[in-house]
Amino acid sequence: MSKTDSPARSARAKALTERLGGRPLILVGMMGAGKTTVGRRLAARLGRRFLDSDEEIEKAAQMTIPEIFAQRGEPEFRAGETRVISRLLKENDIVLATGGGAFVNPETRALVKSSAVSVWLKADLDVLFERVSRRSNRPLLKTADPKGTLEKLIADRYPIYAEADITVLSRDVPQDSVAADVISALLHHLR
Ligand SMILES: Nc1ncnc2c1ncn2[C@@H]1O[C@H](COP(=O)(O)OP(=O)(O)OP(=O)(O)O)[C@@H](O)[C@H]1O
Ligand SMILES: O=C(O)C1=C[C@@H](O)[C@@H](O)[C@H](O)C1
Ligand SMILES: [Mg+2]
Repeated sequence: MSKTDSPARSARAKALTERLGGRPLILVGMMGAGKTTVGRRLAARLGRRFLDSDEEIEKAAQMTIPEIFAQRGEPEFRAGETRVISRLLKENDIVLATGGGAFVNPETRALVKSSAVSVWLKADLDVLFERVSRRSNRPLLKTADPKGTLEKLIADRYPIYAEADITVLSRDVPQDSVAADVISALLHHLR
């Protein structure tokens, strides 16, 4: 039996499911932190449905995020993001990965705080930069100095992400191991 499906592990998932009582689990943090990839693994471990606000926005708008930014502008993207997240937060038993700017919006943050349990996936600049450099689908980083832009976003946003219920480090270890860290931290938080 693999480490992932050990009985002890599933007992932990079951205990967490009971303590959450259906409340949505929300992952917040910077682009590249692993919200989407770790979120999927977390949902699989907990037997929950996985949703991603970026994907839901793209579905609703029938456009990619870079297209929304280019054709409609960031304010309209943010308004759509708040609408989509408030709709998704009505669902029970979900793991929701949010876009990097979602929790920074005061309206979205208030909604998350009132109806979900939030997890900040925290990573440092070098880890984030290496990860986001693999793809060019982040409109906010299309600047002359993307690393400097990322650094500034980190400085502005980290105090806000710190308002999440718990913080888990997203290191360069297997994503499943980060998902296990999230479960441990949540069990401790909801003990
Ligand atoms: N623990 C990890 N170790 C190595 N690579 C990772 C890890 N977690 C995520 N990654 C990689 O980092 C990249 C970004 O991850 P992901 O798309 O999940 O981030 P995100 O937080 O959802 O970002 P965004 O806010 O832009 O949607 C992906 O290529 C993913 O495979
Ligand atoms: O950090 C951000 O503001 C963003 C992160 C992505 O997930 C997308 O939501 C979009 O590219 C904006
Ligand atoms: Mg994502």
